[in-house]
Amino acid sequence: MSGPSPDRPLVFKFGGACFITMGDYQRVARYIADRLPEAGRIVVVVSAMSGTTGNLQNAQRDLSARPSATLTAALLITADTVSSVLLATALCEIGVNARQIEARQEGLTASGSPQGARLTGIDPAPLWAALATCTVITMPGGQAIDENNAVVTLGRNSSDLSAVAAAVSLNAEACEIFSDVPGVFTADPYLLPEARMISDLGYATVKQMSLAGAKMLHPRAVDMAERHAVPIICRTCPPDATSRTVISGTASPTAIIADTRSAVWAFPDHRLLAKAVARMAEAQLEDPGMYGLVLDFEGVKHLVIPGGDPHGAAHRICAAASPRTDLRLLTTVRDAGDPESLLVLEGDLLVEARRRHLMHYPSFVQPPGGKARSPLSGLLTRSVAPEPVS
Ligand SMILES: Nc1ncnc2c1ncn2[C@@H]1O[C@H](COP(=O)(O)OP(=O)(O)O)[C@@H](O)[C@H]1O
Ligand SMILES: N[C@@H](CC(=O)OP(=O)(O)O)C(=O)O
Repeated sequence: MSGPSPDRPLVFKFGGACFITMGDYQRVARYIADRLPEAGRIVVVVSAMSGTTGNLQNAQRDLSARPSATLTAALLITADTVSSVLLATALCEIGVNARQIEARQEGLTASGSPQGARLTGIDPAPLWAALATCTVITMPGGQAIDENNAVVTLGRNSSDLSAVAAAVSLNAEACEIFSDVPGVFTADPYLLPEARMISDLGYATVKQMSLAGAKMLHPRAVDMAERHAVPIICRTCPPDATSRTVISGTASPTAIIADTRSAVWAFPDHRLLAKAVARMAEAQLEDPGMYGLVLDFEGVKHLVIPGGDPHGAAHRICAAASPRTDLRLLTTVRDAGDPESLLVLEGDLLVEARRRHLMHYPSFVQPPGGKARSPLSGLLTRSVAPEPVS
């Protein structure tokens, strides 16, 4: 291990999957404290507890089918902010000189839709100023300031983007992203337990995986990391953060992405499809997270939104088409060439994904356990009994 280098702080991001119970904030805090001697300074991007952002969004939709983007952003940012305050609290409690900062102190600027704004600038000065006063900064992920000085979100799951932006801003050696998987696998290990962990992976491949609906990394975060040659290190939530995938360079193993969340509409009328595609392109100017592709299924063209349509924008654009909730996107990201994407019936998705995975990776690997959601994810929307902390 090299000696402390205060000029190159470590940059960590803890995803929502790392925060299931209050004890997890203590575990993460202890891990951060243990790593502090490596650099003397750590910037930690923090996501909302698993499930919280979705719960807030559902609660708001109980009041309004189409809340404004401004109100949605104002609500959703609270979840990551709460989480970053809780982590700073846990750090201070064990004697770390930690400080929580808000979006206005992160140095990130953005424009476009307040619920999915485009990152336009990174100013390192505020982060360095904050680091001059403490050894660990916790900051809510997925937030920036727009031209009206309002706090906006960079879209769902965009904490990864904040983390890479912080790493770029501080000239960090790498951006370490912690979640509920030990690294990136050849398929989502919760869906295909036989998936294999990949130790080295190129930026282009992981970006194709994200664009095909694999949730583990935000595609714009991968883009930015590639442009600035910042390696992303994916590892599992503490305390077992030993194994990892390093994303850098160009290694491109085959991966299978079974997108259980994809949203699909059938467009038998080609003119309606052309209009919808044009409106998608316009919407993308405002919200870069709006991404869709056109695929055939049984001779009919379909518009597909990988990863689903959390804010309902594609539902509005496709209002004149027939939703196909029984179809899902299945993608093979390969060594060379474009990914191969097709639509399959939902009931066949896992069987077909497994068949394709087996063609590339014949042997069986031990499955991980089930995925967890925080019982505290309702903290902001309903009262919960305090949980004893171990
Ligand atoms: N190929 C893959 N390798 C690893 N994880 C994957 C893959 N595809 C999808 N995932 C999913 O990504 C999830 C982690 O991303 P995410 O849910 O955004 O976590 P976090 O909330 O910690 O950011 C895992 O729980 C897993 O289900
Ligand atoms: N509030 C964001 C936070 C985020 O990016 O979450 P995660 O890192 O857990 O995907 C969201 O869920 O949209």
